[in-house]
Amino acid sequence: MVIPGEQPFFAPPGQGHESSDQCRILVVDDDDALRRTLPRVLAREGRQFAECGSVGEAIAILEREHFALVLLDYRLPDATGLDLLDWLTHQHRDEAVIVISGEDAIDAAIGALRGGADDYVRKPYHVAQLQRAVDSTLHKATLERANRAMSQRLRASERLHRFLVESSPDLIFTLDTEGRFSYLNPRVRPLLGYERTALLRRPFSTLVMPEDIDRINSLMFARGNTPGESFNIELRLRRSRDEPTEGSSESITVSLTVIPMPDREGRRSTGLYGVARDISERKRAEEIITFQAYHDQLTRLPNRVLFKDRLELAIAQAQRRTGALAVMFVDVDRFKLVNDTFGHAEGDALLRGIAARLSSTLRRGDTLARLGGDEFTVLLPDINHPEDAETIARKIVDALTPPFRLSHGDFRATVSIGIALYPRDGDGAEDLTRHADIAMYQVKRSGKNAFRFFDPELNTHYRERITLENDLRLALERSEFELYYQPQISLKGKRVVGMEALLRWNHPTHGQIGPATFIPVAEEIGMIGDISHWVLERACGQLAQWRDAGFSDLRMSLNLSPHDFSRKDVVEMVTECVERHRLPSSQLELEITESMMMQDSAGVAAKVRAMRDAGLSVAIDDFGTGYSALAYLQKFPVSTLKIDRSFVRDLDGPSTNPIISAITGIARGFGLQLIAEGVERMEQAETLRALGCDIMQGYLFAHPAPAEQATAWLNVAPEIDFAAP
Ligand SMILES: Nc1nc2c(ncn2[C@@H]2O[C@H](COP(=O)(O)O[C@H]3[C@@H](O)[C@H](n4cnc5c(=O)[nH]c(N)nc54)O[C@@H]3COP(=O)(O)O)[C@@H](O)[C@H]2O)c(=O)[nH]1
Repeated sequence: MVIPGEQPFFAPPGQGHESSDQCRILVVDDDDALRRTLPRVLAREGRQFAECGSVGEAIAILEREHFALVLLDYRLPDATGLDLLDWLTHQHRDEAVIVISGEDAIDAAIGALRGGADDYVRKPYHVAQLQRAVDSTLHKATLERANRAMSQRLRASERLHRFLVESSPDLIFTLDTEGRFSYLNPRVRPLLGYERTALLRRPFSTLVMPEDIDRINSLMFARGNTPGESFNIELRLRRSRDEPTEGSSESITVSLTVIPMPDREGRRSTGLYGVARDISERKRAEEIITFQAYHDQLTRLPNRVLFKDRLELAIAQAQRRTGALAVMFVDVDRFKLVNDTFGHAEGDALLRGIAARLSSTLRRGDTLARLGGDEFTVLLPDINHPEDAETIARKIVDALTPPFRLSHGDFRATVSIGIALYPRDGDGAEDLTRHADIAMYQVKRSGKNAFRFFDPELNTHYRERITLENDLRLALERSEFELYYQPQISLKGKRVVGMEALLRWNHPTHGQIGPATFIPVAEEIGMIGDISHWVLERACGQLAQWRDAGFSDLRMSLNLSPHDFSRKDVVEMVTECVERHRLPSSQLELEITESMMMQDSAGVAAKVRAMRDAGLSVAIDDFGTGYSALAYLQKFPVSTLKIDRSFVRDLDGPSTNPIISAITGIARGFGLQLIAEGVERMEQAETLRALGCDIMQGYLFAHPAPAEQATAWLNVAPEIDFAAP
């Protein structure tokens, strides 16, 4: 590690000169004999000698090489030994110097020693005296060099440690035995916004958020002045409000390591050393991950896992205090239709809006969760009576009354709510949620947009429903579906002009099940597409057979579900089937309902237009039951209107005739074919005929029947019933 502007703390090997040079001696004397003699008398293992006879030569040698010792004659031909000493001083050289001189005057010795000589030996000298002086000077020089090197290393070490501490990304501090700051590194300024000097001698708790003070104090100062063990803790340090810092939050979370600083004997503590690492970012990331694991991304409500957790906790608490709680299962009505027709972005917006309204009806301690899709659950952890849950359920229903503003327009969302109570309806989280779900399902079955409490009886229905779903999933591959056909009869022509294909499910144990029972289930479980495809295929095949048998102008009507119209390829699906069976497209009639037209978001109008462009016939099944029927007729280029059964049923009443007259007029005005459905009695048929409706369908003529029976009607029209009108 190199501190900027510093030599390396640990010098690489070979850069120092002590070891190789410590025994090199330069003899500077103008006496040739002496220069030869001295190396011999002073020789020791490892010592090397160089020699020269003047100050100039000595400087030249010294500029090239380093020596441990210079034996320097005082008087030299070109200058005095003092001049060389001067030079050595100015060059900051560390060679030891022994001046050898024949000068008697004490001043010479003083001058030499002042000039930096390590020793002074006066000539004549005894050899042993010189040897001692050399040995001792070399020894002293070695010690001094070692000392210098040590000091240098200590200084470098201190600089290194200061650098490490002061430029550390962590906050480093020491506390005295009273817990007051005795040192802080400069990191405190950018991290927390405090000046170091302002904190010195202030207690550590100055920086700690109030919630964490007890925790840290008990750990830091539990053992008084006795050195304890080091410890690590996460805590929040408060930021100064006055100075800008690296972040804007009120506090940062740090991982703090505290190490006691013992005295020399290790008995008493002289204070604490602490390193605090800012882990706020990591904490935030962890919080986000935890939040995501326990919350629904779309609504940010608790998810299934967190709901279960809270419910289990609430059950345990209710058990302890012998209290009660309620679980609600809230399912958005017709949400799938919204999603399929308005698109997922609108569906998401609606769910967020519903979540917000549900939240607004609950108290702080209650939990609203989204289990997924359009399913929400509510935990009311502390209720006194079932009526409390009822009140909340009513508030939820009321809260949803104002329509939601979506980009396609306003939408009125409703929910079905099932309620289960602890301990009455179960004592476990799963049982309670399941029972609330069963109660919700019951609400769905009986008209939606309401709430009800779990009733053990419901369990049976629920099981039945699950069984129905499972059986329905297998019905196609087990060939349990069958098409029945109901004739559409022209009174004038006294013949069958069309057949409506009506689906039946021949259940292996329950017998025949009508479409009103299983079509909504098929829609809910996503099977309707496959079923409609099967119906289309079978009806086209049957029509082709009848055409081959000579009934070439017969029309086949079949029912499509709103879900079929959410398919992008619904038009292609139909035209492809018609073409494959070589049918004139006008002889296939697709029945749609007025409600499908009213929710035109999936582009039903465009699809109807495409069907009409492909030559297909399209009938409005329940014409007149919705609103703005006329307006829809401008937008939907249909070919046939079917007078709804409800008008035909009430035909005897005084107010119905004008409606049918109006419908008849509209059909005539728009050049549309008119069919009356649900004709059960002769009088109804007569009135309809009198009002201008010729084609009729209903039990008066024939109940829907299998293909074989329908074929018989084609050959011999159901005469008995329609002969009279
Ligand atoms: N998506 C699909 N829906 C289908 C399909 N097949 C039928 N359906 C729809 O299911 C509803 C109930 O149908 P169903 O039980 O078959 O009842 C039809 C007739 O049996 C019944 N009908 C006929 N004549 C009379 C009568 O004189 N009185 C009387 N009370 N009921 C009668 O009416 C039903 C036909 O209605 P409609 O379709 O409106 O002409 C029903 O909504 C069917 O549309 C299918 O394959 N796919």
